[in-house]
Amino acid sequence: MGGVCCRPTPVDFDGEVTLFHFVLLRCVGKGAFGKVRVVQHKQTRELYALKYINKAKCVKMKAVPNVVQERRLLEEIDHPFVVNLRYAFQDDENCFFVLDLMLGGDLRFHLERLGSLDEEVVKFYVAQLSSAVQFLHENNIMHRDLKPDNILLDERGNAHLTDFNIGLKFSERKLMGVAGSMAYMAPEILTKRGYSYQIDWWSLGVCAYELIFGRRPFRGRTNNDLTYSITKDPLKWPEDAEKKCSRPGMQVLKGLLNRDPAQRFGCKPHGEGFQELRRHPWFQNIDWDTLESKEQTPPFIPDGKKANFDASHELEELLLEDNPLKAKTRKANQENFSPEMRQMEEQFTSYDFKKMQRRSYFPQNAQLISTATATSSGMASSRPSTPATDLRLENGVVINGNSIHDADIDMSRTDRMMTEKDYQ
Ligand SMILES: Nc1ncnc2c1ncn2[C@@H]1O[C@H](COP(=O)(O)OP(=O)(O)OP(=O)(O)O)[C@@H](O)[C@H]1O
Repeated sequence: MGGVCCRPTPVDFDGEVTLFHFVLLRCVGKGAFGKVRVVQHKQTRELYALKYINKAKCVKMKAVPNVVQERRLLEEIDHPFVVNLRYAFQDDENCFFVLDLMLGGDLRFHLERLGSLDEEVVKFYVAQLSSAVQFLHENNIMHRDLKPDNILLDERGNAHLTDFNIGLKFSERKLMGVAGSMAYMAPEILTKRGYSYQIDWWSLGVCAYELIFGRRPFRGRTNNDLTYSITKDPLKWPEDAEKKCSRPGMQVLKGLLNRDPAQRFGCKPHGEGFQELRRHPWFQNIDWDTLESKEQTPPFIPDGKKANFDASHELEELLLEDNPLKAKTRKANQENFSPEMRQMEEQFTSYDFKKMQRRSYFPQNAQLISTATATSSGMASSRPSTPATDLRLENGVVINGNSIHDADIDMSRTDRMMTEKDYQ
């Protein structure tokens, strides 16, 4: 009798993906709404990163549209230098993103430990990340939050862009909403004259400068000081700059940190900017043809024996978490849902990369975007029957069949990203 309660719940791998499909392993990170931990798929034995977001907290912080937007954007993306989505699902408490696992830690972690990184290492990351940024822009996706915290290394040392929480589909029309982490924001965001995809190239320039020199190019003690510095201060080099960076390297940094988006490196339309960047003498020793297939040996290999993340997350989970993550069968009674909870329920749809083709939720590229791992038979029932379902944003804008390109998200929530650290 007593044995019945201990019998493991049988797992239906043919059904929709749930937390029961995974073995929960160690905690590796903490985000604004939830945690990140290593998981293993019980059937394939593959390891992944599970990012889970508490739904109640998300509703309280008015972040439902961002989470839905991130889920939708991630389905469109599949690139060697992006932390790609593999599965998505929800239970009564959490929304789950199952992502490529990056065991090498984030670049903020390494920067804090090393003080600065070797120019050759940074060049390698800039090459990989430019390829990711170019891919996103070709697909009309702006990241808007490129910073060392959002660049993760795999165990071999390849750089990957993550966190599409404030990512956005863009069109010809310029955006006005102030979003991102202030220290990495392009001047055109702060001057509120309207901006577009070029802002990601600026942020890449700030990251590269910070990684090479161990300090940011523009600084200020207050928001106003930082805004002034980003929009007006001439670009200065540290006194020992020549010891840390070659002349071609400085040319690329200067090119990325050009205040004029039209002149900025990487920004010429139709991929011309990216081609120009690839041809720059700084990248002479980068073999662009084999870069994306990850055939090259990265110049910095993270220490595989040590944890490349803050181990306090794990301790916190063990000692302080009063509601540890556990797979539970759903019993949601949708009648009592608030509109936000219902929105999350309906729009954070399941995704399984083994069974489904990636496709766009956004009208201008609603066609299937990748057939790499898909089998046509496995479409899950939770997938909406039309490519774009309405997504109501905080500012009341409804993203539907026509308006996504023109919509900007009210980023009032994103001041959480402008932490003290960002002003220094
Ligand atoms: N795919 C991954 N593989 C390994 N570790 C990861 C992965 N994704 C995130 N992490 C770790 O977990 C930490 C928190 O990630 P998460 O994306 O939740 O935080 P965040 O940047 O605050 O996100 P958000 O802004 O969405 O709250 C990261 O700093 C990183 O160290």
